[in-house]
Amino acid sequence: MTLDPFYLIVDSADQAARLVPLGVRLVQLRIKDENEARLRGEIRRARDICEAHGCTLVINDHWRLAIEEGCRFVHLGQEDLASADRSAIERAGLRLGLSTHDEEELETALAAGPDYVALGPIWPTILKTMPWAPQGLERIAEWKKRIGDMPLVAIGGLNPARAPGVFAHGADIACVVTDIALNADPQARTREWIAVTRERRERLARETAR
Ligand SMILES: Cc1ncc(COP(=O)(O)OP(=O)(O)O)c(N)n1
Ligand SMILES: Cc1nc(C(=O)O)sc1CCOP(=O)(O)O
Ligand SMILES: [Mg+2]
Repeated sequence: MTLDPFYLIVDSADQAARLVPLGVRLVQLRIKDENEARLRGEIRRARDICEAHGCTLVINDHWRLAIEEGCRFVHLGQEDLASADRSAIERAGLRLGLSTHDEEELETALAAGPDYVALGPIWPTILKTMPWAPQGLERIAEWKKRIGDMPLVAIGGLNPARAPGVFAHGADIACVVTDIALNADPQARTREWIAVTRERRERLARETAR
């Protein structure tokens, strides 16, 4: 499975419904603090939207619901990973993305055999408070050397102007939340992201076709 260079995080199926049809090919549903029934409903709807538009859906945190609802990809942080039933995830054939913020977390992540590794925050982020200082671009190059061919996701404070820099330093995928979620026109901004990642998308498609 080739993962798109533009990775959008949304906090609702409604937001997925507005943005995925624009041409988003990789989206994460990240919902915090919701009861199980509503979460399940959101996951089902996001799954159906993504299936209809050829978009890979990644469920953040809620791996049990992801399995129950027939989703194929989850993203877990280090604490999520520590408390997850890894064999249940493997039995279900779920693909796995993992967060990393320092060397020790990278070791833990690589030992789990993920489908991608995320590094963040590259720049300061306003989405949530984190104990890590911004990693900076050089850290991306360091991570890429360590993980080789495995896709590397850069996250934290990204915007279209910063995307070329993260790719130039070795990231395969640029992941974004607030630059789109808080934009006055999220649809126009999503189109900008698709445009700024087009060249990489087209190159990947050519390589896959070979
Ligand atoms: C692509 C990507 N990278 C990192 C995260 C953060 O995951 P985590 O550390 O578990 O924090 P929460 O997002 O669950 O608050 C992510 N979700 N996606
Ligand atoms: C959810 C999340 N995880 C991060 C990490 O470093 O693991 S940074 C982050 C927030 C990314 O949001 P924005 O694009 O708005 O900065
Ligand atoms: Mg998490």
